[in-house]
Amino acid sequence: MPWNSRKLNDGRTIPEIAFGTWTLGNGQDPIDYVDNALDAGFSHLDTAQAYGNEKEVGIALRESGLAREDVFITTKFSGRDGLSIEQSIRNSLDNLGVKYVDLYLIHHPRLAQPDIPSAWAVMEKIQAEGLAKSIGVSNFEISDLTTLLASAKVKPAANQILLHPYVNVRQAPLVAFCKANDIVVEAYSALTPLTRQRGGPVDKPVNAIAARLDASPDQVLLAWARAKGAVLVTMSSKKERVEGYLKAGDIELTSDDVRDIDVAGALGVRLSARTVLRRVAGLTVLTTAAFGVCTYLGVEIF
Ligand SMILES: NC(=O)c1ccc[n+]([C@@H]2O[C@H](COP(=O)([O-])OP(=O)(O)OC[C@H]3O[C@@H](n4cnc5c(N)ncnc54)[C@H](O)[C@@H]3O)[C@@H](O)[C@H]2O)c1
Ligand SMILES: OCCc1c[nH]c2ccccc12
Repeated sequence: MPWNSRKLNDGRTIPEIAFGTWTLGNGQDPIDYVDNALDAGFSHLDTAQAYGNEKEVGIALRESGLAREDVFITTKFSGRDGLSIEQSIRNSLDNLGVKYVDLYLIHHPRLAQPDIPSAWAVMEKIQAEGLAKSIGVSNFEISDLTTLLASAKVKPAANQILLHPYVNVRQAPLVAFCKANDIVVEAYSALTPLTRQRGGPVDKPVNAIAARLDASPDQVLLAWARAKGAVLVTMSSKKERVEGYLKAGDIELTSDDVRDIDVAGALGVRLSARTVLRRVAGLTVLTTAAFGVCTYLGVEIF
């Protein structure tokens, strides 16, 4: 089963795998790696106002010789340079050298100013004007989506979120909420067990599945995120890896494979210092309250 397209709630389609362009300035020319990706067969590019590379993405697109309608382009409003959402999309279109983008996202809920309903109304106007064929959000939690949906005329077509085995437990309710509301989940950083969180419990099942399927660990992790119902946003500046990502569309995991990765992911959950502090503080408040109630009722604890 190769990578296909998924239906969006506005009737359009989105290719199931995107080539992302956020590189934290690793010194390589974005034109080169976007060229590589298009050459290898990617038909979906993901950029953002904040990535500062929309011009290069536009150049690579023109260099590829592909027709505009054959490449799905996503960019995002990242609240840069004091520009409004409307000014930002026009600026992004200029940078990219295109008349429309296929998907325009609000990069983060805190960028939805002055509030989510007002920012979303501007997104709806942008879609009505044809500047973006589809509109969506990124990094929105259930509470943000609930606020948005309460006044939206148009539902977000997609929510681009962090999704990998170590955040699966935390993100599962959000993924289920998106599914129930017909919002496509786009997963970014699905390869985290191979990059920022190497050497964790997920390695064991991923390596075993990779060996059994004659695949690479990155391909298994992409297949895992796909099994969760997500469209993938990944990247590499290495041509062989880019080609491997595209071949990962043929990998089919069994439900046992997915479960083994889920279980290992749950074991490797990392709690941030803030979460640990919050939990300790919560426990302290609870214990103090329990002691208070017992003292008030005259119940002896010890
Ligand atoms: N909306 C957002 O807030 C947001 C946040 C992060 C990323 N993104 C998007 O998602 C894209 C991809 O993000 P990412 O880079 O975190 O994704 P990713 O998890 O897919 O990681 C890609 C990296 O993994 C490396 N890799 C692949 N296979 C490997 C292997 N076998 N061993 C070691 N390393 C390997 C690649 O070289 C590449 O650098 C970004 O470019 C951007 O477009 C969006
Ligand atoms: O998308 C990658 C992460 C990122 C880079 N710049 C941003 C601005 C807002 C939200 C997320 C990001």
